[in-house]
Amino acid sequence: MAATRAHDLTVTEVRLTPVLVADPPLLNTQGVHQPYTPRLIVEVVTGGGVTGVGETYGDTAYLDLARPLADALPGHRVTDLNALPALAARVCGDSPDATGPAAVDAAGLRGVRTADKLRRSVVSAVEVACLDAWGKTAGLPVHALLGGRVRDRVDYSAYLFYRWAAHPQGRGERDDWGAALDPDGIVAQARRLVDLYGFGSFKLKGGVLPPDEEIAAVRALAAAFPGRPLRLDPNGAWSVATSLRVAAALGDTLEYLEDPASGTGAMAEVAAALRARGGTPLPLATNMCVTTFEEIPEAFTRGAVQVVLSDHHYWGGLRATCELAALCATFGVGLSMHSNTHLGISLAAMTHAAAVVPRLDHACDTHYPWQTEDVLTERLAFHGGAVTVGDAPGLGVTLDRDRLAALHRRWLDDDGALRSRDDAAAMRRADPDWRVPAVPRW
Ligand SMILES: O=C([O-])C(=O)C[C@H](O)[C@@H](O)C(=O)[O-]
Ligand SMILES: [Mg+2]
Repeated sequence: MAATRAHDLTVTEVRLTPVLVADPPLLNTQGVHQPYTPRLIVEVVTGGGVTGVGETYGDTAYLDLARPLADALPGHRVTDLNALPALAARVCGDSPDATGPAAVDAAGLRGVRTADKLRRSVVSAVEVACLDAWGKTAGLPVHALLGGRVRDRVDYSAYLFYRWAAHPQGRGERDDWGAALDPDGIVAQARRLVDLYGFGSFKLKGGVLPPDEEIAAVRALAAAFPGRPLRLDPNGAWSVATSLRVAAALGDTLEYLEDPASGTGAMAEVAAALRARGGTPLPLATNMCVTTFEEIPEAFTRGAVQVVLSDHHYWGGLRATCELAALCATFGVGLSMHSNTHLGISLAAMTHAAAVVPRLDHACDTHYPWQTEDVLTERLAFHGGAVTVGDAPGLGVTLDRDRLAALHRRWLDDDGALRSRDDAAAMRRADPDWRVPAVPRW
């Protein structure tokens, strides 16, 4: 009887804990990161007394969708994963923030913002928490529940940002990274990330400075780290003509160019012009114009992208990421992984997903080195730029309740200004006239 109860996989309780996490003043084309960014921690408790954890975007719109799903989940089993999307569609309703299929996320550079996509981001955290609880109950790692790992370590790349030394008006936490606003600053940042974590490849977040300055930074990286894979991502800030000019300048230096122009149409134009140049065209990657299954047919049939940067939050979870991987393989499109500001629960989830997809063509992105705070008892470690795929039950992470409570307290104490990420508002602290630049910016 006791053994049966211990294996009871019925959900008895779901806890949602929004937190605010310290974030450095990292620059992107829309502005600068806020001093604290919202994340949502989801805990699913089973009848067997096991708790599984998940993490997703924590902006108010996501939280509003997560609450009804959390209320509806008790009574379901953590193994009922195929039923989650339909349950979410039934109970969550549409977020007031998702204003239709054409609405674009103004804050997080996350591509189109539809009600379905926001729901998927919430479902992803619930799915991960269910898998964690199921794995802990069964004594199996999450990757085993997904069919088993095909690699023992997952490579991540160093995510380089133009940045200020401190947030405007002395807000937030201070770190000792200093400013990085030119090629020397970017190379110094890269060296420190390599020394600390052993990364073997680099991604520079672009769209911040005029393209020639970003070309110079990539060339400086190529000179400082010969032969290492490099990428540049201006988040759609360039025109087709500018994208082609940068591609000509850096064609033999980059492993791929990420979202040079905004939208599938412009990306398809860039890709077609690159093909017309002959030789091996520079691949285009995206985490902006292909972020939902609905966007795949047009982008793939037009050859607009050659690499999709999956993000299990957008796509609806770890199993949906495997479905995306199968579609990419079918169309000969490469796969890697996008990251936004996240904590260790998401890094663990990303690592389990990356461990099971048959083909993973490039080192994955991660913001994790920029996050000095976490809700885990032990941070995940990079060795040689990779996270080891562990065999501990579930995700293999342990929640630190004191840390969780402290970061939740910060969220409670906030007046609402930081509860939805707004990089343009953060930029206005330094430049009161700042508006999100119209696209194309250059
Ligand atoms: O690859 C990307 O496009 C991103 O990671 C989007 C993020 O929002 C990044 O630009 C950031 O956090 O500034
Ligand atoms: Mg990107």
